[in-house]
Amino acid sequence: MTPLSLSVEGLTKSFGGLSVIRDLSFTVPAGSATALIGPNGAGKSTAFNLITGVYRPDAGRIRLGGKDITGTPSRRRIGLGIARNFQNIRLMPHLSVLENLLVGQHVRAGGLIDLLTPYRLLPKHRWRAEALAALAECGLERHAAERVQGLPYGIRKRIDVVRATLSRPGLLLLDEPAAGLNPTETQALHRHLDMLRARGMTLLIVEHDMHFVGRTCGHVVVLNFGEKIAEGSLAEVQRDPLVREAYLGGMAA
Ligand SMILES: Nc1ncnc2c1ncn2[C@@H]1O[C@H](COP(=O)(O)OP(=O)(O)OP(=O)(O)O)[C@@H](O)[C@H]1O
Repeated sequence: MTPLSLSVEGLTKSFGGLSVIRDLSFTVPAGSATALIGPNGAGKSTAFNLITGVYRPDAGRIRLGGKDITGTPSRRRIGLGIARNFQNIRLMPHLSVLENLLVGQHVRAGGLIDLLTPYRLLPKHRWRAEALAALAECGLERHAAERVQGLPYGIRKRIDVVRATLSRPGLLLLDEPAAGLNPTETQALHRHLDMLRARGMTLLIVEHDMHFVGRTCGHVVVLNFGEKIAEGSLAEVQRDPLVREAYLGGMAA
């Protein structure tokens, strides 16, 4: 895996008359872990949806590893090296962990074409081996055959992260990965993300837990009402009067 940089320049998006992202510019250096934070409704999820191609911006450019991907369809961005998880876990509870990972690989491999291809011609054994290796890398292989619905929430969240990494992305977007985790599960997630960075992934993380952000992310971008109001280390942005005002003291250390 080669870590990919991301830069957004002058990104702007409105829904009807509502301006949600306004002239947003920031850079996520290759190999970094950068946090995108801000109060509820600041525009963080919309920024993720613009970066992943779910929405088209009204103005501005998005560059991945220096390549302009502003007009690239969402599906093709996965092939270029972007992957994401979602705020709400998107695993199928009645399937096993391994089956969930294999379903994700199926979808990436082409869906309909795959359904029409004789089963025996597909490199299923390779997908299975890759999925098991990805689980083993982060110490989750013992859960491979277990049904998702019986697993603790923290394990399910990390399996959702594993699912997102199977395409070997150079840039991984994580939406609130630590939400709902207990301290032990949070520690396990820290180690998991450290390992992903060591393997060559750039991380862009939306997260409300500032202890988590401080431990994981060297750089922080703060949004409020769709605009960037500060960026720097967590300590720097926590000292910023605009940030303190935006959070009404809620995140101040
Ligand atoms: N598809 C949409 N149509 C209309 N308005 C939208 C749409 N998506 C988001 N919004 C509005 O844009 C604003 C920003 O929403 P967004 O979900 O991006 O914020 P957020 O920072 O991710 O919030 P949270 O921390 O609560 O998840 C909100 O006012 C929201 O209601």
